[in-house]
Amino acid sequence: MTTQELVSQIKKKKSFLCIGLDVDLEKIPQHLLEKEDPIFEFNKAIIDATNHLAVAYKPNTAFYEAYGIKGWQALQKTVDYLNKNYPEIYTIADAKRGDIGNTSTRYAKAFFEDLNFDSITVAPYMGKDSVEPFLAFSEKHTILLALTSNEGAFDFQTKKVNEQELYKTVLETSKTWKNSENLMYVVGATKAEFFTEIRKIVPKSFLLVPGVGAQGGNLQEVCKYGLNENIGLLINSARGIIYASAEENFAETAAEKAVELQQQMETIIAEM
Ligand SMILES: O=C(O)c1cc(=O)[nH]c(=O)n1[C@@H]1O[C@H](COP(=O)(O)O)[C@@H](O)[C@H]1O
Repeated sequence: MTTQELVSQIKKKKSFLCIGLDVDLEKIPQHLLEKEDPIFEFNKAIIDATNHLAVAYKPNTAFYEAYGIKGWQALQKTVDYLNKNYPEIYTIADAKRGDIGNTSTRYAKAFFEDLNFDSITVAPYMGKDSVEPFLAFSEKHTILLALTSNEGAFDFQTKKVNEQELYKTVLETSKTWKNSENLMYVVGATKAEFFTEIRKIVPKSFLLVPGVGAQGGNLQEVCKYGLNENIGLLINSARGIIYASAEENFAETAAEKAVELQQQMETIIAEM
């Protein structure tokens, strides 16, 4: 999907919500465990109930890999279901990959060609030749970890190397890579005070912002400093939406949580 198609969808739905599909069999409604593929049934119900409120879905692959072959099949079925039934929806494989070039090419093929995701999260630590194989795919986005939502972000990302914080070097250097127009960046919602600095370096890029909901990030704060003329933000919430209820009506309750965020987004867009 092109960036322009994503922007059009955001404007149409008045939403820049991304729902995290991080499925844990211990947290989903227990009646689903009787089904042949409980992970997929859970995702399908959440997607059917929330697709008009969200512009993107982000399964984190760890939650699927943890269940072996069945988990991987459920991931494939989920992305196929989205692509077939809701082709306007933007899909993100949260896989945090990145390796020597030769290996990154295989990761890129796995997620962009075989699974047919629109984008993948990638770690910048191994540098240019580990990221460019992902960038080589047109109409696909590579979402580079810039400043993550967790406490450990302060271990390396905010440390100065040659008098500049490492996350800033990641942003600046990545702009020089081939096909860098295919980049987006991860910035945690828990780091709202950093958005002004980040926007100075990447004013036009889309930022994937996890950490609203269960991790305590604040939507209004993030938007105050992070919005650009194309919105430029995808706000992700997983647990805060998908596990709002473990009762039979879990999908409706998830939709109620999604509406709360979407309505706040609609207000923010109207005030721009
Ligand atoms: O790349 C990510 O999406 C990500 C980056 C980051 O800095 N922090 C972060 O929480 N995430 C992911 O975003 C999701 C957050 O889920 P909730 O905290 O349940 O909303 C998880 O899948 C995390 O792995």
